[in-house]
Amino acid sequence: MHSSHLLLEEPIRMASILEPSKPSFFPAMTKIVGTLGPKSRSVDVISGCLKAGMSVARFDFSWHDPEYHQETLENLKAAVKLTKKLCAVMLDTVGAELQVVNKSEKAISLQADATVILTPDEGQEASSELLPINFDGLSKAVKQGDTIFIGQYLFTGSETTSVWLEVSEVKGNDVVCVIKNSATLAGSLFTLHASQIRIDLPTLSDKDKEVISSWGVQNKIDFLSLSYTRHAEDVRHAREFLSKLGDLGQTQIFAKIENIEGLNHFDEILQEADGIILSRGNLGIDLPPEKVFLFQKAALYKCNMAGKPAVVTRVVDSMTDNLRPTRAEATDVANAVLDGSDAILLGAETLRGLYPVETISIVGKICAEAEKVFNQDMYFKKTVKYVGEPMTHLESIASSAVRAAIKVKASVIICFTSSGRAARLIAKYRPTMPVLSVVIPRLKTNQLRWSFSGAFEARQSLSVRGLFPMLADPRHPAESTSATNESVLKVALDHGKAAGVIKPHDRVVVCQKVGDASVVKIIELED
Ligand SMILES: Nc1ncnc2c1ncn2[C@@H]1O[C@H](COP(=O)(O)OP(=O)(O)O)[C@@H](O)[C@H]1O
Ligand SMILES: C=C(OP(=O)(O)O)C(=O)O
Ligand SMILES: [K+]
Ligand SMILES: [Mg+2]
Repeated sequence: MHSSHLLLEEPIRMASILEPSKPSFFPAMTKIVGTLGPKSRSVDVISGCLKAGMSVARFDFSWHDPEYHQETLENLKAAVKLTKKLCAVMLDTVGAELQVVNKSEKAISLQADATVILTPDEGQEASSELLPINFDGLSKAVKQGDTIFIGQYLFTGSETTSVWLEVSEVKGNDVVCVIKNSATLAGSLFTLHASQIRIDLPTLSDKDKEVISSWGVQNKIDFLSLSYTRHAEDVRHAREFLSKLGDLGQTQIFAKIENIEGLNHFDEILQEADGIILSRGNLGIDLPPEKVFLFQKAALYKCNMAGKPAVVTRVVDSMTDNLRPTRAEATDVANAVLDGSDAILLGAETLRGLYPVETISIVGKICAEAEKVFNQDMYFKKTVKYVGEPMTHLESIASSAVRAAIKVKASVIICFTSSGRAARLIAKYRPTMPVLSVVIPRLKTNQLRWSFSGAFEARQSLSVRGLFPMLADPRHPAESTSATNESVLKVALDHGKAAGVIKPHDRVVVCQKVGDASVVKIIELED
């Protein structure tokens, strides 16, 4: 990964582009979040996804019931055991999502230039003339000329399975629309996006709360993907809700920025959230096309400087039915990495696509290539400048560890951590080599029972670019005596060697506490 570094800012020997990449243990430093569904829920396919590099599994509760998702999750657990690859669990909420209900599941054919009525009467049958929706406030929110998109996987501009409507008239609670493109809507449920319109629905719906308190608690979800986050208050509210649900006090909240309202409150949302999902599916149609890249670059910069993971969605739509991405898609994935994203989120591609495993594999390969030309030096300087002086001790330790690792061409950085904070800070400086975060469990109590911390912290690092967790044995107490430090370090080195990331004579940078002092040390391995 870190060998053969090219710089795009300098002339590249053209023939070097064709040189095949050396195989490496980790498919990429950039993480892949896969949405699991109909085409990706058997132990077999999930195992394939894990081996191809998926490290976070997303369960989208807009679709299917908790029992269905539980079955998938049980298969994920079996696949994790089988492949020995860790995977975090992300629960994706429904939130303020407008939905069209198609009870009969008969395909609905819509013709360009014809009209169709959106009605809040959910008892009605969906047809080419009438589409029942789950929200009675739409007629008050929109006006003539507004744009609405409906589909299972919102409008890409080149498909015939989602439709673009223009509001022609509001009649009582109904909204009459002109159809702009011919399309066939197939399935039992479609989402509806009214461009640049405020939808007066709560960000955490009652159904979401019910699912989080049952399915979420039962499965100790690592991440809550908070759909349609529009204000910092949405995140605070979700945090307060989680804090009352036992273990879920440790669940990280990833705010999904899906519309202009979220974009306008981006800075305050970033302060409250643990991570950000750039939900380009919705946002990509809420924004004028020529502005999408600008949002992406600005948002990723802010996330990077805040040291919070950023996830980019909707990269290879066409791979839902094809084995190869389009040229534009392939380039887009690489650019997301160069722009600084931590992870790529796959939606329809893994959920209902024909090639979930191949998609993950190709996206991982593109990410790995882009990482090789990521200008770490420039990024490092930018980050140090942004942080300013005086730095906190830990920030200074973390940045020094990365600097040292690059200078001595270390093969990995090993970071001891309990809360995960130190490892995240190292990752913030985007080292060119993987960071093994050795999570040391801590004994903790909630007044009812004693338990070990660490599992959440380890799995949560699976969303951060460059971080690869290892949970230490709870018999290694968190109190750092030099004897335990040494024995855990030996375990970590053995783990790295067995995995093939560390080889004889490699240099390794270690970040740990010795007594009261945080230290960065460089060790040179024997054989
Ligand atoms: N159990 C441990 N043993 C040795 N060093 C540790 C341990 N936990 C954290 N460190 C080191 O302590 C410093 C603070 O790290 P941080 O992740 O903030 O710790 P904490 O988990 O206590 O919040 C870092 O240098 C980190 O490598
Ligand atoms: C990922 C997105 O949303 P959803 O949860 O609807 O797939 C998106 O809008 O990009
Ligand atoms: K959703
Ligand atoms: Mg969305």
